[in-house]
Amino acid sequence: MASLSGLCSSSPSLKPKHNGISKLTPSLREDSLAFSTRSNSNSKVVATHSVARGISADLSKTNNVSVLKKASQGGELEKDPKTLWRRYVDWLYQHKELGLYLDVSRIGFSDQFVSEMEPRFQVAFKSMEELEKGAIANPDEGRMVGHYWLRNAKLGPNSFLRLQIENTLDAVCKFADDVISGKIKPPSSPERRFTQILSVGIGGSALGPQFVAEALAPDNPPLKIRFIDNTDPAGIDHQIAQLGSELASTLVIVISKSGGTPETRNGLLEVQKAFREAGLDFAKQGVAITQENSLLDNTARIEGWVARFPMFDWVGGRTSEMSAVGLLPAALQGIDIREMLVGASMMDEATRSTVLRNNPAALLALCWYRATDGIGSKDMVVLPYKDSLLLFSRYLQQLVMESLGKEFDLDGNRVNQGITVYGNKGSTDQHAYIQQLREGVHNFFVTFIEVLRDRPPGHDWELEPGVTCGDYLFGMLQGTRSALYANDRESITVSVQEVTPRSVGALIALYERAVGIYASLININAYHQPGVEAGKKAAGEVLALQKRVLAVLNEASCKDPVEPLTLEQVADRCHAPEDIEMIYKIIEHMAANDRALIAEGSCGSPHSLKVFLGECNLDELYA
Ligand SMILES: O=P(O)(O)OC[C@H]1O[C@](O)(CO)[C@@H](O)[C@@H]1O
Repeated sequence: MASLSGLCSSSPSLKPKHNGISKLTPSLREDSLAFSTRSNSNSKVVATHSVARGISADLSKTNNVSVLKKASQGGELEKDPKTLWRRYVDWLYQHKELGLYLDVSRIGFSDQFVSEMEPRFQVAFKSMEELEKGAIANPDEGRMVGHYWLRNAKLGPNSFLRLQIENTLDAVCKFADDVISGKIKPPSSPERRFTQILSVGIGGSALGPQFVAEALAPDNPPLKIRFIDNTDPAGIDHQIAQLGSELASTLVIVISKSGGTPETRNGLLEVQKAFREAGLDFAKQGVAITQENSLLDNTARIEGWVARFPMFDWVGGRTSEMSAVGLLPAALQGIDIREMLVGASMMDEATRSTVLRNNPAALLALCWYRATDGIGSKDMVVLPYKDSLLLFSRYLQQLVMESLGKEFDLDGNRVNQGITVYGNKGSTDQHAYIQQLREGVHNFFVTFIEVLRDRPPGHDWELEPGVTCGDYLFGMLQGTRSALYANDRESITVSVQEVTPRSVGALIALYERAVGIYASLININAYHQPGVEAGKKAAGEVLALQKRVLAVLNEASCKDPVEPLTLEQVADRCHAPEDIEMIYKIIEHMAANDRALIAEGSCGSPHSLKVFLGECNLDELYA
């Protein structure tokens, strides 16, 4: 296990030495013919599908889709091995220092398509540059978008922000050092040091830490991590039960940018109850990561929790892995967080290139646009061939879908944009759904994530002559890529040497920038999530209705004799006859949890139901 002083207190320069981009000469002239069918179709789309900023967005989506459907039927993809090899070499992107490759040769764009897209990319590069300089890149919420500053504080738009970033990083490192060394310890654990982390948070306040823990935590980390990322009581009970007596040596990190997300609040209340029942003082083991002065921040301050770390207004949840949100849990697990930052910073440098073919994030955005017709017509299947990268697809799912899945573009046109992301890992998924990918509905493109090193040096062995276990994994990836392409299924391959803090940091930064560039290509705000509010509001309304149902049932249950009510009676007395279905669902849920009793009938036949409460609550009745 690496000591944290080696991980955190060293301060390697965050500035990459050079971006190490390979110099490849474009030479697709002869090949462009082979792709001309699709290219011509796409040029129509580029002409009519005017979503780039400054061009009026007259999105006749259905027409575009049907044009493109025609274009994608039939075997237009290049199949000649020699031409394909030339295309592979011509378009291969390599970041030498990071040891990262990007192969876009199995996406069927042509030179013509690239030229047609070039002006839009220049607009995208400009808007990314402005974003990095501190422009209000999230106009709806009037916020700057600064996750790129987190890995190179010098880029921050003012000295106050720069200092905030540096101080937070130092505070994270020092706190992690002190916890691991036992300087900060739990008050009543026989172990005299923290052994476990219980992270409470959801969405962007969970997915990054989960992905990084799975990818990078050593086999025996200084602190093991568990997550509560839902308001499922059974799931919460399970996590707490698994901790058992180690609850006394558990550091509870509550993460919420807003500090008011209900699921996270519920997780906190449940954990605090478990602490009370175990006779433990929660405040002595609680840490908050949240915006200054949020509800969570104020609670933690008033109750005197062990520590509080800031989440900045200008960092969105889904891009917060390199803030205290991701860095604190990672450092506590002994992961070299400065190396993660170096990897991200090097990738940021590379993805600032305004030369499309030298910019891996732009190449990804180009492929996404090409593969999905710029309207999300195909899904992105993410397949890392490495167990430790299992959660990358889940992490990307939020990053891509919450960023790109938008109803309106920046000019207020209804566009219903997005790209669906799913996937687990190879070769496991080969035995689950690759059958459909190869032969079934053609509604996706694949991103393979290849890790070149199979095992740490010195551990490999041949399980049959000349062949290792890792060779099988390699063969499965290559075989699937070829078999899919042979059936006109396109793919991208991202290759890294190893899964290290540096390569993971680089992967995160690569996709963050690709999302930013793609959002600019389709002229949407990638940094807000207005759609999530509708579900949250509706959930609030359900809970408000439940309170009315309870009051009505309580009144009837306090009568002597008790008056069991039909659904219609409950709905009438709630003055909500139009909500009868929801009232039925509320009663069904309460009955399943012994909070309402069924006097007659059953939930299977709603009209027969008569319900009452087991106990009459007089206080509530006269409240
Ligand atoms: O960090 P918070 O404020 O608790 O929010 C958690 C998640 O909820 C969302 O706001 C919406 O679901 C996500 O964008 C965010 O990552």
